Amino acid sequence: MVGNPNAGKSALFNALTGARQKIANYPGVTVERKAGRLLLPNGEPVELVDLPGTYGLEATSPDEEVTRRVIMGEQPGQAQPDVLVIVLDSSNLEQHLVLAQEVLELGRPTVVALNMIDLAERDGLVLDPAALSAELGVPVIPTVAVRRRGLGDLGAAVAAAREQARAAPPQPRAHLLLPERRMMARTMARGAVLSETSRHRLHARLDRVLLHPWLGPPVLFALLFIVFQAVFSWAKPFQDGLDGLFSALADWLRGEMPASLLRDLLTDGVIAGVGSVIVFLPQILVLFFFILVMEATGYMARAAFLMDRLMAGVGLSGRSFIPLLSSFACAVPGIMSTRSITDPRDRLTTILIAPMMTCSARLPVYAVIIAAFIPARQVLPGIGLQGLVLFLLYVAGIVGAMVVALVFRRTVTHGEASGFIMELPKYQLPTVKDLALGLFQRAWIFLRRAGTMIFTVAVVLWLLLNFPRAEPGKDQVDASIAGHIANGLAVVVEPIGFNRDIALSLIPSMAAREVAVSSLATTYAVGSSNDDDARAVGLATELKRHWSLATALAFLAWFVFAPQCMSTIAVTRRETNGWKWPAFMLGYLFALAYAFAGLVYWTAIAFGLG
Ligand SMILES: Nc1nc2c(ncn2[C@@H]2O[C@H](COP(=O)(O)OP(=O)(O)OP(=O)(O)O)[C@@H](O)[C@H]2O)c(=O)[nH]1
Ligand SMILES: [Mg+2]
Repeated sequence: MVGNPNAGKSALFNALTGARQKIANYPGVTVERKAGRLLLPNGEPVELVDLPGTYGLEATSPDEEVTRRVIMGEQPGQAQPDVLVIVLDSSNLEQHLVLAQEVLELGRPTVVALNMIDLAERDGLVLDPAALSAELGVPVIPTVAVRRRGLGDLGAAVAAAREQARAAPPQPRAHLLLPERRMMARTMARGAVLSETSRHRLHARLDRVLLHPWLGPPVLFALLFIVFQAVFSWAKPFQDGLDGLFSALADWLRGEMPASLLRDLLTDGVIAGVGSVIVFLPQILVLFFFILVMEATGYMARAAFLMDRLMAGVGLSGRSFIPLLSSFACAVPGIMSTRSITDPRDRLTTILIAPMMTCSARLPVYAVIIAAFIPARQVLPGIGLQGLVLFLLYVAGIVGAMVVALVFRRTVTHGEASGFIMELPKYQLPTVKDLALGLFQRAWIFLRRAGTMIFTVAVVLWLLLNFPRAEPGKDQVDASIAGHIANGLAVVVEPIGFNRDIALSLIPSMAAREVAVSSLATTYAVGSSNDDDARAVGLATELKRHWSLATALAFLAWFVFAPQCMSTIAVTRRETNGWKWPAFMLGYLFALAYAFAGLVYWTAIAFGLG
């Protein structure tokens, strides 16, 4: 499947193979090739390969290079494709036919999918696939990937193209220069239009506001602000429900099982640890609901356009915006999507600052501290203080990233901002099915992490916290192996206001940030089970009992920068081919985290918040 970015290749690939590749309404979503199985109508199984979108076969970025190599049969471990399926956006034919001609010049067996005809019709375009087919000299099949229309015909055309190629292999065609191809594309696109009525007006008017240099940014800002308010207010009842469920479960176990280490392991290790993270599922889902809606509607690409000027100010381009924006979900796909950035230094800078975007794993950490220490009151009608603090934490990450980018562009990744051209996708309403599927996938990723990594860490930590046993009347945590290690580390982090319990949580949360929450929950559960009425009082109460407000704020500040995520380090190593840059990333981010947490702590102390 080849085509321009955002033509609907992955949507078509998913519809044909039943795969669940990410699709979104902006260019540059797919950055790797992905294979799936398709059963042709004649019963023949074939391997279908989804490719990153490209503007031409002379690759300028790492993702386009993948596409070029696969098409040319130069990709190791991948035979040259028998049939190429060119995917065109019908509502954008003139643009997309430029690449189509270049691909057709190769003279490979080819079928064209005239995708998104529903959007063309919506905009008042009626197309003539037969005329286009005559012009291009290959079959043209109208499709609507998201409504599964035309799939059977496309499969049949692919089967036929294979048959035909066996009988008489097609020959390479005459090579045109880019300006000639552009002219041809215009002529062919005009020839394929049967009728056209202009119905773009509503969308044009929308863009006039959303892309306006003065109106656009406040709208974007307001939108993001609403998202963070919603993360707290919408999710609250569900979160309280889950919280109640886990404490009821722990209480029930305490009643049913005789006092034993196994019971403590289940209640203090597993339920307190894993449960303390799972309760944030509703918040994660609210956040992703907004992200998915912005991705599907086409607003995300507008946001990138708006941010281009700001990004240029720090030596980056709007191209870096989408990788950075994806990093709000998780830095791993964010860093992967930098493959669509052409300039290697641009790309490296973007990789280095991506971990500063507030990923969803930080949400549990922020939310637990905010819920415990920031009063749930309104600063202005409709504006809650908790949501405001959360918003400010996100802003701190963004500002930090911009400042760092500015510094790096003058030092380690020296260079100028490069130009940025991006096609703006059409506005679309998200389909309920795609939204539901997207949310389900996010929920599944989150719960799987809780069930595997967080579970394992919780159990290991519980063991390290319980052995060796303390003498009666002594603090179990202090006596334990984990306690000894933490007391050592505490010396280093005391200057920034961290206590032993925080030091203790920092080590396991190198695995992932949300582990900080489960570690604190387990530590306090183990610490409090010394009391005979071993009723857990809840993490929030324990935090308030052991931490000052200044410490809590410093802890929040730490997590704005701290690079505590193994997967991010691993993907940085892979994408930069070595340990140099991940090591650099770890070093500068820890230094920043330490400095910022210290700054916040001592400022808070100065204001009497100790
Ligand atoms: N209305 C309509 N929308 C479509 C159709 N096909 C794809 N889309 C939407 O178009 C957007 C882009 O689809 P993708 O499949 O991600 O596009 P792609 O070609 O894989 O893009 P890259 O991976 O960036 O190269 C998504 O929002 C899809 O839901 C279609 O036939 N009709
Ligand atoms: Mg794709």
